[in-house]
Amino acid sequence: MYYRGSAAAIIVYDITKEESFQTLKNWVKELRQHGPPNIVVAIAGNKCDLSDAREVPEKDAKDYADSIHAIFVETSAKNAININEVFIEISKRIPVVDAAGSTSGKGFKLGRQASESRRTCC
Ligand SMILES: Nc1nc2c(ncn2[C@@H]2O[C@H](COP(=O)(O)OP(=O)(O)OP(=O)(O)O)[C@@H](O)[C@H]2O)c(=O)[nH]1
Repeated sequence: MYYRGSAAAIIVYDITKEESFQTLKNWVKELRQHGPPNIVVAIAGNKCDLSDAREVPEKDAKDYADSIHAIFVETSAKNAININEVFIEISKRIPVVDAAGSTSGKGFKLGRQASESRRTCC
């Protein structure tokens, strides 16, 4: 219920915990099976500030991300590394809304009401 209708999902694992990377793969399967068909998936390997305790090689994660056409980035929420970049990359892949305000014909334009003189204050 959390990702129904979502345009993008960021799945985060902990680079210092191999188990979290395996769990991430289950979330990818879940999204592919039950998520919106064109959902943009980003994989974030968090805690890159703790590279001394790394259990998941960056290349393995990058190769996996490439294999499922996902964005990949290593982040540190603690040190604010690559956090903005994830959102920027996602925004580049989400379809642009055209000048008419719609990508699928489902949009609508906001405008002034026909008669402002009807407004009353109480
Ligand atoms: N060093 C480091 N610690 C982090 C980073 N991000 C989160 N943490 C720490 O990791 C711990 C878990 O962070 P949470 O935000 O609770 O993440 P979570 O996924 O809910 O983790 P769990 O509660 O263990 O499931 C906290 O102690 C955070 O301070 C990071 O980028 N670097």
